[in-house]
Amino acid sequence: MINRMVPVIQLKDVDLAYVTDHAATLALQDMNLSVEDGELISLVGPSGCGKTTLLSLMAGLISPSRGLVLLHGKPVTGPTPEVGYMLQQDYLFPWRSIVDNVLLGLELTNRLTKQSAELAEELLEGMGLSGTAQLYPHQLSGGMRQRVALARTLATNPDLLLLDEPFSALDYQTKLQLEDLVVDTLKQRRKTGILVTHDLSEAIAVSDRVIVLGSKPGRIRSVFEVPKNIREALPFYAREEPGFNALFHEIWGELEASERRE
Ligand SMILES: Nc1ncnc2c1ncn2[C@@H]1O[C@H](COP(=O)(O)OP(=O)(O)OP(=O)(O)O)[C@@H](O)[C@H]1O
Repeated sequence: MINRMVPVIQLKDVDLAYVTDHAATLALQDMNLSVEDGELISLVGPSGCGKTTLLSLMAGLISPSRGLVLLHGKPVTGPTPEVGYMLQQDYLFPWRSIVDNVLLGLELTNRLTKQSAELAEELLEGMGLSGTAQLYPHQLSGGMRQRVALARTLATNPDLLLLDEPFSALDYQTKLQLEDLVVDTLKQRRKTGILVTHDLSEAIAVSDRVIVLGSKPGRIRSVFEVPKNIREALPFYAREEPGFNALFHEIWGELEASERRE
């Protein structure tokens, strides 16, 4: 049973150093972050500031060198079905049908049941992909494949979705459509999401909060709350809301300052 009062994910005084035989890189220093149930936040910042490293910590793929990463108040000890990961590339298996790709996570965690195929059909329908279950990835467009990847991520019913630039390989129109779909789906299912993006307008349009990271070592520089009117609009319309441009320029200034100080 999820306690909705406890943050979904929390980082407390986290450092992360990558150590090899020849060198050590302090990728993150003194990270403190708390993300509440149902929140969608974006991480933005210069290349190398540790965005992907942060997601890897939350996914349990790496462990902090110092500090704690807590999922629902408990230390993350490794990958768990409670956390879903969606990447820039869809990584669909070309030899598996669309429905079998959607069911992959359930299969790998031994959770396939008689109802799973029905669940996959429902998810595909929700993604506007009715009738594609028996097709193969090469028969779908890039945007459709990314929707399948989202359905696959949701099939295991994670509480937290880590979204590492999932829209960046798409053409502009498809990207806007998919942003709307992802935000709508996450809000309706009351999922918590963390988006890494290089597109500041996307970050503002999609999120409740935008976290600006600085680099060398990676750390939080500032946190911007997105005003209610922008938050409540779907991303496509959020960009036309009053206050959007002013917030864009404010965060842009912060990003430029962060890059100048490198
Ligand atoms: N496996 C690794 N071994 C050693 N150093 C690493 C490793 N992965 C990342 N780093 C270093 O850690 C720092 C943070 O990298 P990370 O990929 O998390 O940044 P990022 O903000 O996601 O970058 P980008 O926006 O370019 O994707 C960088 O200095 C990078 O070179």
